[in-house]
Amino acid sequence: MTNFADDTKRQIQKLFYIGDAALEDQQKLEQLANVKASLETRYSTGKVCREDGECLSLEPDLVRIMATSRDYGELLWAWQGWRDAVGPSAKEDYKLYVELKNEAAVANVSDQPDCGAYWRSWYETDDLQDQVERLYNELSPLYVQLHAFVRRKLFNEYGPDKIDLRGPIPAHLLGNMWAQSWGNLLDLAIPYPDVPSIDVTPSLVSQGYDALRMFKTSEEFFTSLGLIEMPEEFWEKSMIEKPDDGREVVCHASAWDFYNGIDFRIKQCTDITGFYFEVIHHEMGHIEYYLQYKDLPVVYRRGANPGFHEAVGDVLALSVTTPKHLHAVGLLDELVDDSKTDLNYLMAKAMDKIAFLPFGYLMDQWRWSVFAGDTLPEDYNTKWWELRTKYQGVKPPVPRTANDFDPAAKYHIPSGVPYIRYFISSILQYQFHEALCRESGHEGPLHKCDIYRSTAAGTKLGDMLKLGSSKPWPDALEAITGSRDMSAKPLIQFFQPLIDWLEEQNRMNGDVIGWDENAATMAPMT
Ligand SMILES: CC(=O)N[C@@H](CC(=O)O)C(=O)NC[C@H](CC1(C(=O)N[C@@H](Cc2ccc(O)cc2)C(=O)O)CCCC1)C(=O)O
Ligand SMILES: [Zn+2]
Repeated sequence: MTNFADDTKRQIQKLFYIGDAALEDQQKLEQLANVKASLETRYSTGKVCREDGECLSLEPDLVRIMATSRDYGELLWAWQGWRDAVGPSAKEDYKLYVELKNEAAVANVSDQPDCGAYWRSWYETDDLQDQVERLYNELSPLYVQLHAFVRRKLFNEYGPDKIDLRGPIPAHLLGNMWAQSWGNLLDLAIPYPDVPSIDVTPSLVSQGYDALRMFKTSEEFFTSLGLIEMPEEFWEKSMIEKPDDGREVVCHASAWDFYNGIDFRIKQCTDITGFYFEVIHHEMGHIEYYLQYKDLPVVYRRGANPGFHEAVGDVLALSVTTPKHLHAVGLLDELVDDSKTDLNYLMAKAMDKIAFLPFGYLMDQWRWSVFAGDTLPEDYNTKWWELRTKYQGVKPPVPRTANDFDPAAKYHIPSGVPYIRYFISSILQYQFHEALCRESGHEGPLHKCDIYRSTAAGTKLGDMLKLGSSKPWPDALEAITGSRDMSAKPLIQFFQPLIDWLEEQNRMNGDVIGWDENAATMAPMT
């Protein structure tokens, strides 16, 4: 237990971080508030209109097209339309936002040189960029195997004049507006299509699940571990479905801590799909963290670091989405326990979790370089596509002009929500999963573990959550895993059977692994 003086010093240091409020100049504070509001409003009201005058929103309309269409032209229309609608007009706002956020960072007592440095300071280490780069380098061999395999499948689907088997993939073909998760292409990539699929959506619909029952099912997993149940106010005050009274709401899911020990809420527009079943676990993970640390001094009511907060719900979802668990709760009618089912399951997880890694990594690489002044406004878009091609192996399907501002097409950029936390969560959630599976007495491969009803695992997780940010995050990590360092090993171990299979498939197809980076710049960047 840290001594009283250290703890007081830690509390006071955290008290002094006052963020944007450090901007003494009242006029600048108002300017920042206005430019943030303008950026968020543009994104949340953005629409793309057809010739016949019908206008589509991002959610659910454009997201649904990106998820379900296999028409190259239609996907391009949605992809380009969204960027035209929310990109160019955001650029001036974003320039001002960067200047003011940097001034606020410098004004803070810790006089960080820029906003990116202030955001990194939450991880209490001076080598965060080195740590995440090391982790990315360990994981990119997995990503390039999946990328080559999916590129081959898209080649089969769209043909040689659309897909270059040695180059980056056109960014609008991955089943997602940002190519950040490829789960909607699972039917193209599934190793054994004849084996029953593990997509829970049909079962949720056929069994008449509504949003509330999905939430209650998720809560039951948390309480089966001995974790804290959702309070009465949570059920009264949360918004779990898009209102049908025409009220305009921000549908991007979110969890809220009102810092009063009794009011905790989720706001989301739930669809009855497997994707939203996982989102519910993700958001409820935030609420569980709030509940576990609600009696700490308010300055400690945060994640050990922001990546911890993002990992809680996802760790539980790793158990929930196993074929074994889905069968146990009646969401998978037959459980065929063989290597084909295993590979199908691992491919489904990889199309979400491995596909995400480069995107989770590059978002703040771009933003940190912008805040640091290494990327000037005239280079915003060029730098964005350099990173997108270098890390994700995707390219713009149509030439980008200096007028474009594609980063503004991703929620977290106009709303100023940091993103490296999701890359860090992608690593931590497998370290936690491995440790909790061991605690639950699981034996056998990591990807077959389900910690359901293990109060031993739940106690270990809960005890870590209770720490909030009262201790440096290596202490919290050690409390669960016994190690003080982030490690990519558990993630690699989880997916090993699939990596071996992908390497074999890519070899048999004679495919090039990786992409010729300058292939992307051949699209004139006028
Ligand atoms: C008051 C406040 O801001 N509260 C915070 C929580 C807190 O800080 O206490 C909060 O609610 N943030 C919203 C954000 C929403 C989501 C998101 O933005 N996800 C990322 C990355 C990702 C992608 C796939 C995935 O499986 C997991 C993550 C994306 O969609 O790109 C949307 C769907 C899932 C999570 C969230 O919950 O993290
Ligand atoms: Zn989250």
